[in-house]
Amino acid sequence: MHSPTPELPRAFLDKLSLLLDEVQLEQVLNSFSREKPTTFRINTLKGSIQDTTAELCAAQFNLTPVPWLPSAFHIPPEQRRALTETDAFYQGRIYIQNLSSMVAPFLLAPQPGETVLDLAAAPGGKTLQIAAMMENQGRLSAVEAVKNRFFKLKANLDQQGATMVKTYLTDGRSVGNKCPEMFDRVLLDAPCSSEARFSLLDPSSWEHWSTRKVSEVARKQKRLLQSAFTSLKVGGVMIYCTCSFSPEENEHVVNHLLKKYGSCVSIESIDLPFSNTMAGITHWQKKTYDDALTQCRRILPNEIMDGFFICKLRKQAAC
Ligand SMILES: C[S@@+](CC[C@H](N)C(=O)[O-])C[C@H]1O[C@@H](n2cnc3c(N)ncnc32)[C@H](O)[C@@H]1O
Repeated sequence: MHSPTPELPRAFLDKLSLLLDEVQLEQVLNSFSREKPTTFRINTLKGSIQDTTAELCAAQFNLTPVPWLPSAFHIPPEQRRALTETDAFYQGRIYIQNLSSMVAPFLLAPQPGETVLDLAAAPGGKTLQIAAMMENQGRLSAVEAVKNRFFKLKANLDQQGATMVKTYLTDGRSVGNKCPEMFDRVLLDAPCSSEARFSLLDPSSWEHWSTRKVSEVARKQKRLLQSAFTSLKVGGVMIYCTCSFSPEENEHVVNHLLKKYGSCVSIESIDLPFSNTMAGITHWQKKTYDDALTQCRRILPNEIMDGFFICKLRKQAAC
């Protein structure tokens, strides 16, 4: 039996218990009340991994490396505050970011010299990771529609030395038609209900949630995904991800794209280097989705990672 969580909306808990088995449900509900270690990435645009880890170890931080991402580390939660007071933090040589957020750029695998789009970019954690992977070489466009978030994005890019990034304050839904088949790789880290970030320590994280909000944001996600797909070159790769558990924001959105573009789009299999995952579903509340949706993955939150949904798509032909 999982521990009672009466504060969370009943409709949310009901949906979650339809989606997950007992063990997974307990794990997810526990994650909402747990303080996680702080994960961060060393910004290789501003310093080497070796130098920055040596500096942090000398300052008595207990760094644990992330085996599948050489630039990522975590420290115990009680050291978080001290980390935000280091020179490395002020000088933009590290970036604090949940480990699940680092998975999307890792799977997108951008290369130096390519043309890449981040369609919903602020505050820029994933844009920065992509710029570092591209070694500031090539073209990286970052789009954000909300003004104050756009300026936060720009400030983060400046501070972290991501000089290659061109920023655009505009609605991502219009980008596909303005820039058709322009990008080798596209990331859509879509605006979502943020269910996987609920924290019982912070009621504001869930107090605006409703099934109506989920439906509203799902409509926007469909249009953003379509725009992202239109902007992708033939043969190009795209990552769609959210920090929501809801199938309405995940499988349903991707299924809509598959139905619209048929054989022009395919879902690629994903090899994740950790086991707290679950395959995408093909049935949800009287709806049936394409079998290919089983290639998507949910990252189930655990003692270190937040929850996430992730899908890798390829444009197979012009359409
Ligand atoms: C999940 S957050 C992105 C987080 C970011 N990728 C990161 O790693 O730091 C989604 C972002 O999409 C923005 N957004 C919402 N509607 C949008 C739209 N129509 N076009 C572009 N961005 C939008 C939100 O303001 C928000 O900053």
